[in-house]
Amino acid sequence: MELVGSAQFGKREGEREPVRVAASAGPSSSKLEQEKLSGVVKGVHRKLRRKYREVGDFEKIWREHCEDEETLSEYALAMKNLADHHWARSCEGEGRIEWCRSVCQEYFQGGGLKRALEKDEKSARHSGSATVAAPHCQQDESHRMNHQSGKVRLLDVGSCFNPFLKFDEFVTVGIDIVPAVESVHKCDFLNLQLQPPLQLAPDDTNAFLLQLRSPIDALPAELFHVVVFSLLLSYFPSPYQRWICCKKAHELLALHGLLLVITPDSSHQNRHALMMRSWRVAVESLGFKRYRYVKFSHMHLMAFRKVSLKTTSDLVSRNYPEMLYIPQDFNNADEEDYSDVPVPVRSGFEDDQLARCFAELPDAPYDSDSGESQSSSAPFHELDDPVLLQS
Ligand SMILES: C[S@@+](CC[C@H](N)C(=O)[O-])C[C@H]1O[C@@H](n2cnc3c(N)ncnc32)[C@H](O)[C@@H]1O
Repeated sequence: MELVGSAQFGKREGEREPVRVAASAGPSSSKLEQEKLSGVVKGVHRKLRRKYREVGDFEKIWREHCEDEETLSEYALAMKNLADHHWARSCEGEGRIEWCRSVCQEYFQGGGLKRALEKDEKSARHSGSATVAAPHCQQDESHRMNHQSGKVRLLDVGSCFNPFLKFDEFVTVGIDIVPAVESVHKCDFLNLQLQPPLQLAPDDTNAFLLQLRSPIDALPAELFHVVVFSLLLSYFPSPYQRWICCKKAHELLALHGLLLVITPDSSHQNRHALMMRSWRVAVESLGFKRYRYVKFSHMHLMAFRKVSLKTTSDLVSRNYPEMLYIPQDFNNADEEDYSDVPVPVRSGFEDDQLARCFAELPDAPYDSDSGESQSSSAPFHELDDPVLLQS
């Protein structure tokens, strides 16, 4: 697949002028610019969804999308401009990256992993389950993940402008179908091939990551401590594509690694709580357990721990992929404005699934491990929101 090459780093001959931010722009023209840029991004999402509704074949429309260099490079430039000139001033825009960082610090360096393993062990003893590793194995695992190299190996999928590169505690690999900066590797995560796990010492594994070059077509399984999907999953028009991504993340993570999922929501606090519960059930079915959940004013932020190496084999037949829905999947009108979206129409099967989630889960945003609502205790609160995430 031929993707945009130099186009993402500058304008090529015959190329459309990208939307730019005027350096001397005052507050109102800056707002206008921001709306224009977010319009470019939303327009791409809308076009994909419209095509998916019309054609139905997500593989075909994805292939065509990845060949549409002009649209892709315009999107990448718009995202980069938003990040460089607008989100830097917005707490929520920057806040999602800081949230990811703080969850990783707490988990890997602050004893979160150790506490989570102790809890797994306690609940396994309580339920008489034999699926959780023996206590001494878990402690070994916690020790191994905490101390093996000092650096956390992080894969940022749909990285665009590589926001994690600036943090020293990570060995960061940013991948994107259209990188907006040179440090991000070209890669279509949907078509990434999985190889057998590396059998290397931690330092050698880090060295392996640092020598990776574009394009990346394959990666060894169980390679990363963290996989980040920041504003990635809602890009895809089909729930099945979101499912493929979560399944790949599970394969790429080491046992007890973290999957961080951030997804936009322009509506108020609990409007899409049902949707988020549905996502939780779907992701957990792959062998994850939710670790943290926070709602910013315009996005949901979730951390899942990989708690088992294997996933069950008949997952697709149980309709879990469909549970990774977003409101726009059900809305034929010009969407992305979540606030006017009617409640999604669900099948009887989904109603059953969701009824079961309701029976199993508490009402408030909930942390699987602490058993507490996270909405008030988290260090992050509702903050300013970038235009991309607003209606
Ligand atoms: C809304 S942007 C999010 C950028 C960044 N993660 C952030 O939080 O600001 C979504 C990004 O996902 C990328 N993307 C979409 N599908 C992808 C795929 N299959 N593989 C890799 N990247 C993908 C897009 O090119 C785009 O840069």
